[in-house]
Amino acid sequence: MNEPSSQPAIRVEGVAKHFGHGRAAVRALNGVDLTVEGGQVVMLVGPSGCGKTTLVSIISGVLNPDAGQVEVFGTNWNKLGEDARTRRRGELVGFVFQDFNLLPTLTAAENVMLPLLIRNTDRREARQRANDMLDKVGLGERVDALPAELSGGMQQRVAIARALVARPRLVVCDEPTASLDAKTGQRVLELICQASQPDELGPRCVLVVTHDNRVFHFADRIEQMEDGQLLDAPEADVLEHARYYKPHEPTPKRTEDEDA
Ligand SMILES: Nc1ncnc2c1ncn2[C@@H]1O[C@H](COP(=O)(O)OP(=O)(O)OP(=O)(O)O)[C@@H](O)[C@H]1O
Repeated sequence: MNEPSSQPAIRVEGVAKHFGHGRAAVRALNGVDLTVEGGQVVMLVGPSGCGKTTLVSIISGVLNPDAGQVEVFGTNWNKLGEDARTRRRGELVGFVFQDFNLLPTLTAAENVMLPLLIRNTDRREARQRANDMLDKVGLGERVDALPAELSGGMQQRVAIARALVARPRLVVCDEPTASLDAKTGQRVLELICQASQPDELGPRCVLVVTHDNRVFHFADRIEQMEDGQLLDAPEADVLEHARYYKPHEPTPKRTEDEDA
């Protein structure tokens, strides 16, 4: 029997997904296998439309695959009904969506408080933790602003604060630096990566979809997608960026040396 600590953070087996019907059908994922251990920051890279968002949405339990299995810290989304799945997703996963998904009538702090309130955290404590997290992403002065009063980059940071505040086991970020300048992007990625460190409740991990090669050096591992499938190993230009920015550590798990 598996010890809880030996359980992978993410296990994806044979996942396939298509959208649409007939001649308009698009095959977004075509048999994806992926195992991620706790404690890792994994970056998912690849050209636009190759299936990255679809894969992380399925891993997060937001979207159902047509075929295959997904487990996150031992939870198999397929085996849960809709209510149980929503509840479990709230406990396990913090998600930063590409379009931020902030509630427009709530302030920055109120948006960030939501995952805590869902977990029945006392309102005053939730407010304090939301303010602290907004401070960490550089928005300590804007806690009472509505999303419409914030720039795109600020809204993105609110979304990141909301994903991190309840210390979920799995943090999934879809293009978290897309609206940020280089310096803020680095700062925010540092914060996101801290979410891969284990805490008193056990291991955690981080999955980041990105086109931004300036942040590849934060990855413990890089997975490259093409046409709905993961490549056996990232291509040289991807590894070059990872190595350039983090020369002292062998960032990718699979190098030619290891394969030899
Ligand atoms: N809801 C949907 N309805 C129809 N087609 C979709 C839907 N979602 C994704 N697709 C299609 O599935 C394929 C994979 O899309 P996906 O968004 O996963 O790619 P991606 O790699 O994340 O792209 P990007 O980097 O541009 O976000 C694309 O051809 C896309 O047009």
